[in-house]
Amino acid sequence: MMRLGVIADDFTGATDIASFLVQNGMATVQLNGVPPGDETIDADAIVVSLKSRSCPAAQAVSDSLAALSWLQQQGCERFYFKYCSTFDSTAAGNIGPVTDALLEALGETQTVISPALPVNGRTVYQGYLFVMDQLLSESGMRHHPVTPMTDSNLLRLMDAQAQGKAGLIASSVLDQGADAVRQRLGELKADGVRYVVLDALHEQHLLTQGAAVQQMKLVTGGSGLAIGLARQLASGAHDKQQAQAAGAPQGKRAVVISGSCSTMTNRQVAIYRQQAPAQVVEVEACLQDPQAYALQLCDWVVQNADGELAPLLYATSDAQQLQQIQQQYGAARSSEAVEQCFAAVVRELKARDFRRFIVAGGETSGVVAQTLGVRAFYIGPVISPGVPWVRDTEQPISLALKSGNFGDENFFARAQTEFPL
Ligand SMILES: Nc1ncnc2c1ncn2[C@@H]1O[C@H](COP(=O)(O)OP(=O)(O)OP(=O)(O)O)[C@@H](O)[C@H]1O
Ligand SMILES: O=C(O)[C@@H](O)C(=O)CO
Repeated sequence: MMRLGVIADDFTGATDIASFLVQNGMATVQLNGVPPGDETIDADAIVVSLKSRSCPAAQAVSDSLAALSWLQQQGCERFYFKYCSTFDSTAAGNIGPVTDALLEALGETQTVISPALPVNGRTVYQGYLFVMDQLLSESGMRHHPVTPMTDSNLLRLMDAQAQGKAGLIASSVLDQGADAVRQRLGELKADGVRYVVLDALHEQHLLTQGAAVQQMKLVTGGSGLAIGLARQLASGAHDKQQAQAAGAPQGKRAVVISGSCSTMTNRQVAIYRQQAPAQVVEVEACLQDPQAYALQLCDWVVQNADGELAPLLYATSDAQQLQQIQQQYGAARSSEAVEQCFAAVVRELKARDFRRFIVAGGETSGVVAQTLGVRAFYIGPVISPGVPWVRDTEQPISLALKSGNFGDENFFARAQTEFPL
């Protein structure tokens, strides 16, 4: 069986794809960054999560190449560059430069671009990316604090970020099945097309994509293509229930941390505030006396941790508030201050025996997992599509790491009530 190596550009994105791989029959282990040693991982798929979505492009490239080379040493022969289903990227990259570097390192001249995840409302039609019924550039993503997306055309986005030529395989070809897609890939390759954007309107298109690209050394996309690819690569020998059991949540004391400003997280926070104790995290206080403020927030969490639902700390703001904050303190400075505050808070909460962390936002999740010293985890049962519970392989810590736009409105409460101790 072909071993799959996944390089994910953020934390919740990595957990998202790992969850779909497990659900579709591949035993999967997720690692936080490239491990320093040469331990051998026993799994059908290995997902390495990086923090390479919004860092400078050169760093994203070198981190991704280091992950590739480590995955090759692990015996992986197929590779998947996982980015966001909303194609989150800065003006200078990083999806284009990383894709180019991986192609070159693998000696390949073509790959696919497939961010679609229809179960979560991300579809691609004629190369345009939609979030539910809106174009990406007209969705809440246009106000993202770090990677605002103001263009929805994936071919144009690749043209702007990458070195080579972009082309399209439209949904009408996907409707004809995997052979038709494979043939079109060949024609586009002959025309020198390096990045082939794949339309997908529903899950059958993802299954067709998986069948058409199973021989490609490198594919790129959101987690949707992983459904199709895992169905092709999975051995079938692996017990899905058993694999998920290893990641079932444990640990009594829980906290909810929300650093995402997405439209969905704003709604989830608004609902949860009515159900559980909630405390806003003020940017100004984070900047003024970070250590003292973090301790104050921890004390509040501890005082409110004995109810039915875990206390919530949130920096989540709507687009208007966020714009105001960013004008006042600077976008990078304010988001860094919030991340550092959450880091200090979870460090202290771990010392005070908190064992379950429910976190909203990819960057925020990366910071939390890093601070908790989580190096690898088992993928557990699914709370919402793309968001499983996961459990540290070494410490008794459980995490639910939610991508900004994922989950239903009642996600924070469901993550607890549907998985009681
Ligand atoms: N009130 C705020 N003011 C300024 N920055 C904030 C505020 N709240 C959150 N942030 C920052 O915004 C960023 C949000 O990114 P994060 O990746 O955590 O969420 P997201 O982008 O919605 O999630 P995902 O990447 O999974 O889609 C973080 O760097 C966070 O620190
Ligand atoms: O693909 C997605 O939407 C998510 O897995 C993600 O990457 C958000 O950070």
